[in-house]
Amino acid sequence: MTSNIVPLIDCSTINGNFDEISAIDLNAVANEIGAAMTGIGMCNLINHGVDMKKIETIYKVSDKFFNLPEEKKLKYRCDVQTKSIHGYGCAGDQKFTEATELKEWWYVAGLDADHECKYPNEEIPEFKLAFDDIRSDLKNLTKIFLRCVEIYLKLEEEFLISKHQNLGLKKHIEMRSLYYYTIKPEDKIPENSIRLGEHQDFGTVTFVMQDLVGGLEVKTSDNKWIEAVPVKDAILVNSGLLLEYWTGGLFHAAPHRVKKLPDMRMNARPRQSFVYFADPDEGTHVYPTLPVLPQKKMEFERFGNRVIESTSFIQGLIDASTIRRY
Ligand SMILES: O=C(O)CCC(=O)C(=O)O
Ligand SMILES: [Fe+2]
Repeated sequence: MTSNIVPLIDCSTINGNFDEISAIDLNAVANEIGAAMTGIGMCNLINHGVDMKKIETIYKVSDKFFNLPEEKKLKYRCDVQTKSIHGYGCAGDQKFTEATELKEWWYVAGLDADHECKYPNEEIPEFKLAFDDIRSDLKNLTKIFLRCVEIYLKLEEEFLISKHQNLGLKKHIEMRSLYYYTIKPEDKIPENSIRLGEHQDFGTVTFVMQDLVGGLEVKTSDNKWIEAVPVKDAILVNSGLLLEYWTGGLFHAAPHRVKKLPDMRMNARPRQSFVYFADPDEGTHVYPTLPVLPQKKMEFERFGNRVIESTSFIQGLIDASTIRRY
């Protein structure tokens, strides 16, 4: 078995309803989470309380969607020009680097009134429900995680949680289902292509659920790419750039990517992942609440060491990775 560089953290003592978890149990896990996130910048949570059968259902409905004929999928293509990224995206719609990204996805973003019409209800009646069903589990885990960050960094209780009251109720992304489709040996794929280009996540925290196919890699502080080996039923946690800035650089936003698997036979089955993004409420002002780490000072200069408004910051990063096709 390949060893996994991403620390594994057992959450069985803290996996219930957030309001009923004991402070002692939270303290113990907060130390483990803090150590992992201030180190490599990722951890794998197991026994986290999120119902993985619901994730299986998301994979199933997604698989049905991504196997629809192209013209059907294109009916739901996201319309970046209206600043809503909700819906279907195909290869070329998003680029984090110069390489073409061989992936498709469905973003759930900006929960607003006209959303009902933006799901493939006609083709897959159970599609929207599958995403709606997972929301409360992931919101509960978000609160647990944020509380652990508050404890680890000795921040005032609710400092972060109070700024995440409206998870998902905003213009930007809430979650996405990714589909890394089959590549056959005879398929002509651009020389300069990857599954998902190197990037850091944008907001507070990301939860990644991946199937067992593999390919996700994390960049270490000495610029080496190491595989984040899939762990059955685990949730991989990533700090976003906002959390990194908020914590003076302590919670490291680890660069990551999904590579093409080295052997073509390994690309003969699709890879699926499901990602949940927790971001601050619109209008949240983010600034370093702890002394900025010396090695982050230069990097943070791009923010001018000033207060950032969370939603416009995230929207800017979304635009930068998706706007190029227009
Ligand atoms: O597909 C994956 O495993 C990673 C996805 C990811 O990094 C993202 O959507 O931001
Ligand atoms: Fe990511």
